[in-house]
Amino acid sequence: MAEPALACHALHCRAGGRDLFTDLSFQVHAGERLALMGPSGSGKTTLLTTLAGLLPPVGGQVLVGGVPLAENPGLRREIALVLQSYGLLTLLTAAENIEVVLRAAGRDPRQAIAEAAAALERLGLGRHAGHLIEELSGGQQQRVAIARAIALRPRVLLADEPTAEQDAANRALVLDALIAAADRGAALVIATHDPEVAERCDRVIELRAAVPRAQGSPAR
Ligand SMILES: Nc1ncnc2c1ncn2[C@@H]1O[C@H](COP(=O)(O)OP(=O)(O)OP(=O)(O)O)[C@@H](O)[C@H]1O
Repeated sequence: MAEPALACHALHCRAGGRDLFTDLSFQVHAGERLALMGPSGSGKTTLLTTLAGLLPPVGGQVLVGGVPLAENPGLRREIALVLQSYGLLTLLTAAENIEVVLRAAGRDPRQAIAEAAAALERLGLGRHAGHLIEELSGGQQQRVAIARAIALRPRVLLADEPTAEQDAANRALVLDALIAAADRGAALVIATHDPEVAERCDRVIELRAAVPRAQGSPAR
């Protein structure tokens, strides 16, 4: 069988001086959909950020296509991460936010414009393509960030609470778009509190509540 698109082995992550998990291992193959669940503070965002190579773990490793990410930072280009803070450029339009990352990823300008327009249309934002980010609602901004990640056609697609800001109709659009990306071959990992999202995934990993910090132990 082919190497998993994404894997972690014996991952140990700490935040705020506490161990969130000390020995976490799993694999996600191309086209697979994994939901990460667990109570608030159990470390879902920390895990996604670590899987994206943005936060070094205390121990263990993340592999992309069987290759360790820490030693091959160029592999980060194969991973798209949609955080709850979205990371959009507020003085650009919705379309421009997507076009600039597609250009940076090597698409030619006409292709970038066409793919950005198609991605926004798919997320119900066709009419808002020319609006500045600061003119959009929180839910619309979240969908721009999701459209941008999907348009990149990453090997690994990580999304943190992608339906949290959405009404029922847009929640369905977001989920359908993420699942379509997995159907095209992305390894999809979604952190969520939403049971409906988990139901549409192949597997669920449940993170437990973090172990409280021992009194007097130093914060990292
Ligand atoms: N930079 C940081 N400094 C200190 N503590 C942090 C930091 N980042 C995260 N934490 C702590 O780590 C724990 C895990 O946070 P994380 O955001 O990963 O949880 P989560 O499961 O995504 O939560 P939620 O469901 O509320 O988004 C929390 O207790 C949080 O306070």
